[in-house]
Amino acid sequence: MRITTPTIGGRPEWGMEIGVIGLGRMGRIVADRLLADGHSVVAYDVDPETVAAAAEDGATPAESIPDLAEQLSSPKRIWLNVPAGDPVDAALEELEPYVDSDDIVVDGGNSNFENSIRRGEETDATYLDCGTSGGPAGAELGFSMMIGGPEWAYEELTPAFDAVATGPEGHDRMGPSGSGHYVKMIHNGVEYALMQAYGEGFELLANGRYDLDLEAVAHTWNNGSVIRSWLLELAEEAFREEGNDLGDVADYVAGGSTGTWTVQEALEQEVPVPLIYQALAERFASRATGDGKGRFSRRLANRLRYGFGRHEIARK
Ligand SMILES: NC(=O)C1=CN([C@@H]2O[C@H](COP(=O)(O)OP(=O)(O)OC[C@H]3O[C@@H](n4cnc5c(N)ncnc54)[C@H](O)[C@@H]3O)[C@@H](O)[C@H]2O)C=CC1
Ligand SMILES: O=C(CO)[C@H](O)[C@H](O)COP(=O)(O)O
Repeated sequence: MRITTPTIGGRPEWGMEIGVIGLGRMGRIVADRLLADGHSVVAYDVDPETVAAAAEDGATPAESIPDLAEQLSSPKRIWLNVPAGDPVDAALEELEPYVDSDDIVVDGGNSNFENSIRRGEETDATYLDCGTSGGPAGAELGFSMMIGGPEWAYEELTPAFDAVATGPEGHDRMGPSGSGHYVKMIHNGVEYALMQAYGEGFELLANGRYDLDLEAVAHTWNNGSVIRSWLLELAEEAFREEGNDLGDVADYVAGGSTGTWTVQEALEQEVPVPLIYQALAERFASRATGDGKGRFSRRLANRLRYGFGRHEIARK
């Protein structure tokens, strides 16, 4: 799909010019949805193939972060979609000579909220932490986005958030710096617990007294039941694609950082979160045993992470 933005002297006729750094599963969707809404995008990733692919679809390629910053006119608007942790600090360090407080940097990844507060204080740019939910399915539907940081910057970028989210209802400013990633961290804790609950129910059904078609159970539940949801639709898809016994999907659940931070925060705030903790503990236990046979609930969680995030499925 090539998107042609109407231009006046090389600049978009309307819309913003945004630098997108990190063009993986999430960043590519950010870039494509901005382009489709008439914004212009300067795109960079450490992997040149992803930059070439984004350029095919209408983005202006950059060879490095300094090159991206130099191609953007001021005030600059830059959206990071790199893995949480060191890559965010590395990108910010490279941007630092090119930004000041009129410029806005958005971190769309799953960063720890305390790191986001620190980064907001350290960078010369104005910083927005943007918790993003929806995964690769967001290419079609748009994302749900939870944003923290200065109000003026959130308002300034609202047209871009409208384009990348499901629409104006798909994003909101949660509060000051850090609050966007804080809300997304707890969203992920809830995600772990929901997967655990579905997993336990299907494990009991799989080992229970009737010989059930689990795809059919999930399908029936997804039609009007109290527990219908997107995760349950993904469970239905998992049984359809892997078989009712989940085939060779292993009892090994990867990931865990956002759930760990949720539990740490709950301990600090003295709020009991036994379901979220139990779901996290099940993940750790899956890695400790690692015999690949193990519990049905953990095998379903492994397969659901592929469904919502295209995270690699561990197989036996
Ligand atoms: N996959 C998912 O469903 C979701 C992911 N997230 C978060 O979004 C962020 C990005 O995730 P994905 O797109 O899934 O990861 P990904 O691994 O698919 O893409 C990351 C991209 O960043 C590039 N990259 C790494 N370091 C870089 C650097 N220093 N400069 C430029 N590019 C760099 C990589 O080459 C890669 O193309 C992560 O923080 C992730 O936790 C958030 C919500 C959902
Ligand atoms: O944020 C997400 C979904 O909302 C990502 O898919 C994240 O990777 C999920 O967390 P984990 O990797 O710990 O399962």
